[in-house]
Amino acid sequence: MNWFFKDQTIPQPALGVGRHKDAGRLTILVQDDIGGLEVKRRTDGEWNRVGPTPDAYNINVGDTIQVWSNDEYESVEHRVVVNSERERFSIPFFLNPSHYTWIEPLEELVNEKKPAKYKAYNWECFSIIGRTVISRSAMMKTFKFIISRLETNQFFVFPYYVFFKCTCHVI
Ligand SMILES: O=C(O)CCC(=O)C(=O)O
Ligand SMILES: [Fe+2]
Repeated sequence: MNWFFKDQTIPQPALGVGRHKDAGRLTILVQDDIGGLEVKRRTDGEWNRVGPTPDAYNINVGDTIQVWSNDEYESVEHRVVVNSERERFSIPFFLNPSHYTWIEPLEELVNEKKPAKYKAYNWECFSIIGRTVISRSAMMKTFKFIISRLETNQFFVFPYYVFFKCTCHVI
C-alpha cells in the first residue's frame, strides 16, 4: 500500500512518485477517490490524469511485457501528483516474474523484419542491481523523513512496504 501524506509546506504541484515505468509484467492498481496518477502520452509527451474511476482497477503493462512482446506492447511512463489538501492511498499489486526467469523477446515475435530489440536478462539480477543502484541517495532521504516524523510524533503505521517503495521511487 502506498500512502501519500498531505504536506502543505511542499511547493505545489509536488510529486508523490516520480516518473517511472513498472519493471515487472503487469501492475494492478486501485487508487482511492483523490486521484493523482498521471500517464505520459506518447504522441505529444503530455501528462494525462488517470481516473479516479470508482470500482475500477488500472492495469499497467510493465517493462517485462514490453520486452517479451518485442515492443508490440509498451510499458507506460507514469507518476503521481500529490494533493496538498487530502492524503491519498493506493494499492498496487505487482505481478513480477519469478527470480529465475530470463526475459527476452519471444521467438514467435522475432523475425528478419523485426529483429530482437532486447538482450536476455535475468529478473533476479536485474531487480537486485536496480534496487541497490537506485536506492542509495533515496535511502538517506527516507531515513531523514522517518526521523523527522518520529521527532514530531507524526509516525503512525509505516510498514516495510511503504519504506521499500519510498526507497525505490524517491530519486
Ligand atoms: O499510486 C499510484 O497511483 C501509482 C503508484 C505507482 O506507480 C507504483 O507504486 O509503482
Ligand atoms: Fe508505478
